[in-house]
Parts: sequence; C-alpha cells; structure tokens
Amino acid sequence: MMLTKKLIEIRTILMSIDHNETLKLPSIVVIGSQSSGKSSVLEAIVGHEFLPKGTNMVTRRPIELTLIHTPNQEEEYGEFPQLGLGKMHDFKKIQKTLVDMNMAVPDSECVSDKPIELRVYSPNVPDLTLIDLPGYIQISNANQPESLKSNIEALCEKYIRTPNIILAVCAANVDLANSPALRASRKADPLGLRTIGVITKMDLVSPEQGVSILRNADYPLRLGYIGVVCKAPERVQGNMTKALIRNETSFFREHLMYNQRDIQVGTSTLRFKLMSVLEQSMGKSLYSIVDAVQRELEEARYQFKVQYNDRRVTAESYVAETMDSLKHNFKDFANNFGKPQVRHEVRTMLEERVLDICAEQYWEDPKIADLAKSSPDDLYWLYKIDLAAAALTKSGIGRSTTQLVVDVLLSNMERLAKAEPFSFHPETRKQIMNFTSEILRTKFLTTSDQVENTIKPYKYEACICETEWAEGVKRSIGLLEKELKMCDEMSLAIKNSVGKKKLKSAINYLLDNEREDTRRQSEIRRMEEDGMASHEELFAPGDDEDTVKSFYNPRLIEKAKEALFLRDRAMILKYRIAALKSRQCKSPDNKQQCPEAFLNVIAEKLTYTAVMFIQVELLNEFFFQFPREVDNRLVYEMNRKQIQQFARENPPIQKHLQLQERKIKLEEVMDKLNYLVKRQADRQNRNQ
Ligand SMILES: Nc1nc2c(ncn2[C@@H]2O[C@H](COP(=O)(O)OP(=O)(O)OP(=O)(O)O)[C@@H](O)[C@H]2O)c(=O)[nH]1
Repeated sequence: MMLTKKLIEIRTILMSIDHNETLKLPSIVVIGSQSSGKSSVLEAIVGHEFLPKGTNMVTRRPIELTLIHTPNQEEEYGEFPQLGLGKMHDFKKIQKTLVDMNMAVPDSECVSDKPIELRVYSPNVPDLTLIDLPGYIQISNANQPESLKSNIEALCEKYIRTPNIILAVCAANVDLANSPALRASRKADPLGLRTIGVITKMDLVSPEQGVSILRNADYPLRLGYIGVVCKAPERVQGNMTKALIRNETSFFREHLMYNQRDIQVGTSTLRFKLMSVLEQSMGKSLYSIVDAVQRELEEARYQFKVQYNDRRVTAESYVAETMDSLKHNFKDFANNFGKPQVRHEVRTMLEERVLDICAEQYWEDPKIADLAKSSPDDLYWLYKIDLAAAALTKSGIGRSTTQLVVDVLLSNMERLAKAEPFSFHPETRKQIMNFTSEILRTKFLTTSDQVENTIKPYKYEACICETEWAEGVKRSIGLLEKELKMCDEMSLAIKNSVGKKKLKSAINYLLDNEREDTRRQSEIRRMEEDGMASHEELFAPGDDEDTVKSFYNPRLIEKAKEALFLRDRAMILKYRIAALKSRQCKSPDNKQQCPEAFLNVIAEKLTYTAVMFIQVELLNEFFFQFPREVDNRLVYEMNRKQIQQFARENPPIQKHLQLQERKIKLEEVMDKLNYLVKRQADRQNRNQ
C-alpha cells in the first residue's frame, strides 16, 4: 500500500497550500442514516473511541480523517492541523475537541460544509483518508431548520462525487430499499463501481436474513457488501475496541452461514478492503493528479517570475530588513536632532514663557507708561524685575525643559513607528513606543534634577556682559515685533469677520460705557462722601442697559472687547519696542527698565545650561540604548512562529511568501509524483 501512503503524504502537502478541487486525491466518504452505525465502524477501523456521540445532531461538519500508519513507533496520537494544538495523545480529548468544533455550528443551521481536519498517527491504523459526514435524517425536528434534510443531502452529494469512494453504511435491521445512503450512492455511482456497502448491526438479524442482505441483488456493487458487528459487549474491562473486534470475530465464527466464499464479513475484512480499494483508486488518479499539479506548478512559476522576478524572500530576511530600516531611520533622526535642534525647542519654549511673564507683570500693569521715565532707584520697578526673574527661573525649568525634549522625542518615535512597514504591525508599533517610553522614563528624573541643580545660580543672580545684553535686546525686539504682527493680524481678522462699521460702533459703545462707568463711579464716591444715597440704590441696574442689549448681540460685544484688547496690546508693544531701541536699553545697568531684554538674556543662559545636561543625560543615553532595545526586545525575542506571523502581517510580503511557498511545495510534490510514476511504470513493465 505504498502508493496510498505516498499519496497521503502528497495530499497533506497539497492541503496545506490549496483547498481547491483541482488538486484533490480520492478519499473514502462515509454516508448513512443517523444511528446507522457510521461512527462505530470508523472507530473500529481506528481502534479508539474518538467521534462525537449523542442524539442532538453531534456530527455537523465533515470530518476529514487522515490515518497515518507509523510502523516503527509506539505512540498513538491525533492532530488538528487547523488548530495548531500539537500532538494529542488522549483520544477523549480529541473527542471533546471534535464535539466542541461540531457544536460551534449553531442550531439554526445545524450543518456546515466547512470540514474539520484530523490526522491520526498510529502503528495500528492503515494508511487511509476517510471523510465522516452528518447522518441522513428522515425529517427535521421542531428546533431544527426545515431545510436541514436537503442541506445534509446536498453536503453528502458534494462529497460522493468521483474520484471518491463511497462507504454506504446501512443497518441490517432497516430495510435496505429505504436506505438513503444507498439511494444517494446509486445516483452518484449508478453502476456501483466505487461504492462499498457496509451493513452494520448484523447481530440484530438472523444469519439467513444477514446473508441475503449481503447478497443484495437489487443494487449489486462491484466492491460488494460487508457485514460488521461494531457493538462491544457490555461490562468490558480494558480496551473497548479490542473487545469489540473479539466480540465480532466470535459472532461470525458462531454462525457458519457467514463462512461462505461470496460473503464478506468483519471489520478486518473491511479494513483490508478499504486499503486495497483506496490504493487502486489512488493508482488510477495518479496520472490526472500529475497533470493537475504540473499545470498548477507552471502557473505558480510563471506568476513568481512575472510578479517577483524570481526574487526569494524569507520571513527572517523580512524581519531583519524591517528592523534595519527602523534603526537606519532612527539614526537619521538622531543625526538631525542634536544640540542646535534641542536648543531651538527649549529656547522657543522659554521665550514663550518670557512673553507671558512680561504680559502679566508689565504690559497689564496700569503704571506701564511710567516705566520709561522712572528713576533707576525706583523701588517699585526694582522689585518687579526681581519678581519677573524669579517667575522665570523658579518655574520648574528642569522638569519642563526635560519634558519638552521627551515630548519631541516621543512624537518623532511615533512618526518612525507609524511609517511603513510598521503600519502593518500594530503590535510591534506598540512595543516600540512602550520601550521608548520606558527608556525615557528611567532617564527623566535624573535629567530634570540635573538641569534644575545646574540652573540654581541663576535663581539668585546673573552676570550679564555687554554682548549678551545686546543679543538679548535684539532678540526681544524681534519677539515683540512678531507679537505685534500677530496682534495686527488678529485685529484684521476680527474686522473682516464682523465688518469695519459694525465693529467701530460696538467699540464706541464699549468706550462710552466705560466712560459712563467711570463717571458713575466718581459720582457715587462723591455722593457717598456727602451721605446722599446708599450704595445699593446707586448700583441698581438702569433701563438703558436692556435697551442697548437689543442693538448689540453678545458675540459682537465679545469681538469688540477682543479688538479693544488687541488695540491696547499693540499700543503697548509699540511703546516697548521703542523703549528697547532707545538709549535707555543700551546697557544691562538699566535692566529694570528693559525687563523683556533682561528676561531674554536669562532665558538664553537657562537654555544653554539645560540643553547641555539634557544632551548628556537624556539624548545621548537614548540614542545609544534605543537600537540595542530594538535587538533585545524585538529581534532576539521572536521565535520562529512569531517571525512568520510578523512577516505575514504585511500583505504584499504575505502574498510574496504564499506564492513562493506554493511554488516550493508544488515542486516538492512534483518530485514525489515523478518518483511514483516511475515506480508504477517499472511495476507495469515487470508484470508484462
Ligand atoms: N447491536 C448493535 N448495535 C450497534 C452496532 N453498531 C452500532 N450500534 C449502536 O447503534 C447506535 C448508533 O451507532 P453510531 O455508531 O453512533 O451511529 P452513527 O451512524 O454514527 O450515528 P450518528 O452519528 O447519530 O449519525 C449506538 O448505540 C451503537 O452502539 C452493531 O453492530 N450492533
């Protein structure tokens, strides 16, 4: 039975690459009514109880059972290649898995044509491929779909087509004329050339009846009918199937009528019959399968040439290339993110902070107009400049500058991890971001502490030389001019959105109101001083307020307020720019009159110091560690399965690998087939 064995091997390879009809090899298909004894027959052949049992339609999907004879091994086990659960030595577990897979088909459908693949390796099984199908039913019951009967029939019909061998199972105690299995096989195989009739439950009929059934003259089969008894005696101790075979052998030995030349009985006879019929059938299919594989191989070779120019790829090479490209892109980023870039980021952040402090402490101060004319000893402004400098130096520079650089690094790493091909690998992307954050987290505290420590002196005093001051003035003017430009642009945008006239009248209304408010306030103050009215009376809202509300909608008033603010801010900025350009701000001695310049000089010193330590403590460490983590956490951690999975996450690579694998496997199959063809030819020559 060498041909069957080899072709089963080939079939297994073909099934791993293709489930289409062109590459199908013959199998034995088991059909029969429910409870006719199909499972019992199959279990007797395998020698184990492993099929689902029960009354609630437990066989709902075709079970493609491949038996592999392993003569030199003792172990017996099953495998579900679709599930990848590995070897299963416990046949009860196999049974449980089959039940679960079958019962996963919902009651509303009851059958599915998606096959379950099961391979059994054992020294006690013959090399066979068998397909167990759901049993025919007479009529569907209340909670089953009405179409169930026809669905089962259609499923069986699909499987019993040529070149498959039909194993039509019928119970001896049920009239053969009513057997749906024989009816179906007669339709598919009218001459009875590839059908084997299996008559179960022979113990339930008299030997006379039994013999007449096995000689069925109504539907003669060239491969004949075989009678079996697949019921184990009650109270069995030890191996059930062995007891069953013993029981069957003694049953047929007891009844001499079954000992006739033209009568075939017994599970062993059936086993042998199946093996020889399958071997013959395989032999007949050999040349057609050679042609089919040859065609598929030529097509696969052609496509591989056209689509990939015969370029081979492996999952391992893809992983290596992908990680190299990540490291390469990272290196590019690291080369372009040095001190100047970090300095730019930190400086921009601190300049923003300087502007906020200036706005809060100076530009919004009602006395700002006096600043330029103030005396150098004016305590008010001397105190203010110290306050402003402290607001800058004591604002947690260590933490905020480190955080800023960490954020920039994170967003760049996010960019690298999102780029192709990582867009195909969401899990790996997550891993990259995880270890990036981890490295940065471990460096964060030391870096921010270091920065905070080193800028400490600036919290108390800062020595400023003339050139530093001149630079600070220049930068401040630039910043204020930028700010002024922004104010102008925003004012223009408001004007354009509201309309010049409308805005003007709303502004006038606000200004009138303001004037009126001031007038009222002074009136109140005067009257209160004279004791003429109470505070509450004077503050009661007037009628005119409601009247005005109907003219100006709140949105317009908001816009007018914004425009007024921008106008005032622009005025102050112009005034401050002029001050910074004046003689007064030519020297650091007047720092209290030029707060913008002074704060900018300190910001520059802070930037310089912070960047120096961020570079050493954070950046250099991160740039050194990241590529090593790519190797440690991604490359070395992946096992073979994960490498395959990773490569297949990328659809173009998956397609490439699939076609390549298909070509390689077809080549392997073709080699094996060529050997078999040669062997068959040699045999025929010897026989001639
Ligand atoms: N007396 C006797 N009973 C048998 C024989 N073979 C099977 N049975 C019994 O018949 C019943 C049905 O057998 P199964 O093998 O489960 O039949 P099946 O065709 O697989 O049933 P479904 O999976 O429901 O389609 C069980 O109770 C078996 O014990 C036999 O040769 N003799």
